[in-house]
Amino acid sequence: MAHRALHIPVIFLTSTYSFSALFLSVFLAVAALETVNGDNVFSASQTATAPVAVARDLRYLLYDVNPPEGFNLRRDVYIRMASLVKTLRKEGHDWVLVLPPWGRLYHWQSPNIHQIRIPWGAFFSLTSLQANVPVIEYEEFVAENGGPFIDQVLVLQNYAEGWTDGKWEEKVDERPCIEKLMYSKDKQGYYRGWFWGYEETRARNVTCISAQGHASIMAPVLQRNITAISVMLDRAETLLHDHYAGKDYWDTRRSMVFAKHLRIIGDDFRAKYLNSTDDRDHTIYSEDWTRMKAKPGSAKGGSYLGVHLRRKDFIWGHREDVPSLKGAVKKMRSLMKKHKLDKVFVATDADDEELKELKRLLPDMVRYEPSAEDLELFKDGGVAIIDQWICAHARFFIGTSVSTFSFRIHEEREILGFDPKTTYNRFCGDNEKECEQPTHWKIVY
Ligand SMILES: C[C@@H]1O[C@H](OP(=O)(O)OP(=O)(O)OC[C@H]2O[C@@H](n3cnc4c(=O)[nH]c(N)nc43)[C@H](O)[C@@H]2O)[C@@H](O)[C@H](O)[C@@H]1O
Repeated sequence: MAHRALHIPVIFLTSTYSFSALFLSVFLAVAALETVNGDNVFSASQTATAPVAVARDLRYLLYDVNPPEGFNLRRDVYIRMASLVKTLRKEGHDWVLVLPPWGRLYHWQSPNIHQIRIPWGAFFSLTSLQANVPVIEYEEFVAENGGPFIDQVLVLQNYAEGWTDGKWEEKVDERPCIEKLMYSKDKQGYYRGWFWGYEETRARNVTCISAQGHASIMAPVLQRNITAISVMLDRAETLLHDHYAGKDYWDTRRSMVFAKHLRIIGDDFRAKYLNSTDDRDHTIYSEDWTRMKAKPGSAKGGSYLGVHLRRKDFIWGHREDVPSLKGAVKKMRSLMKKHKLDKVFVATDADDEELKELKRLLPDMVRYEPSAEDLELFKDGGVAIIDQWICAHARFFIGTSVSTFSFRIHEEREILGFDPKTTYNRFCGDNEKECEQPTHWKIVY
């Protein structure tokens, strides 16, 4: 599940390992171990079937995330993987990041729509992503690679023993798998697994790696210990950001431009129901993120309150800091009054029962409710983006504590040039004593 480590201050992640020590530990561990579930990583590239990369050949980094993790946490993991690929490329190696198709997400519960094997182009502008780091869709990888085979899967895990002596130390070692593997060997000796719903995909080898540290901790392992052409890091959320909210983080984040068809739907909705346009609200957007540098405070935003009200699993998962519906509506009303806003746009994952109650308490709220055709077309992920886009353009925004859905809205507003005071706000639990507000992360250009 999502862990707060995401937002651990960078200073906390100060590395205490040296690269030579890392190599030695990886080497010794690898030499000593015969993994329980897969071949030894060193031997992986030497099997008859696995092609061996020659120096400077193109290599592919694939990844996947723990199944229960949601859409916006996954967007965060993308930033970490992009950073790792940048590190590999800085060292002169031709790595390409393969975008893991979207699907089977726990929160995407709309019935009767096909929600697996969704390419990134359905949600994001690929040309924008590519202007940051070389990326390809999974199906392009299959075509380029000559088939649905991944040479090496590394299943990332923590260390069974936890932190030694209570001291944080960055390290990575090949270790026996702690949890039961989600891969099984078929008769031909290949590994089957989820692989984003591509049943024909196989892995040639699967190995567990204990990793504790930032994403680029994997660079030497990938570059020097493994010569396979395609390597997939499973449970990639185990790795932390190289430098949370630094320039590289923001470059990647800024490159995650929403797909144009979704932005258009959001813009049309703003114009039609919220009287909000970019010209009037000073939220001019440049398609080319490398040229987008709005002055902080320059965006005015539409004359409405934008709300992200996370419910469902958050109601019991965050009892302390998530308000009751009554409490949330009281806060919305007071914000509307304070900021002289006569409209409120609510993005929420509330279930039908809660929605009914919310409508009763706040009959004048505005929501984006897709038609069946639009839902089929945009999927739950596209609807989430449209909700986020509309919240991002509000004059004042309030979100939900520790929700990455709200965090991504904060970032979108930062990119658009809103005054941080109008962005970094969250609801407080009804009985929360110290209601700390979200941290302002300033863009580093
Ligand atoms: C408990 C944790 O919750 C974390 O959720 P959290 O950070 O809020 O945010 P997400 O990672 O986005 O996961 C929540 C998902 O719920 C849906 N959702 C939530 N709020 C809205 C909304 O206002 N509008 C629409 N259209 N959809 C919404 C959407 O599919 C979204 O991706 C997960 O990332 C973790 O993996 C874990 O499950």
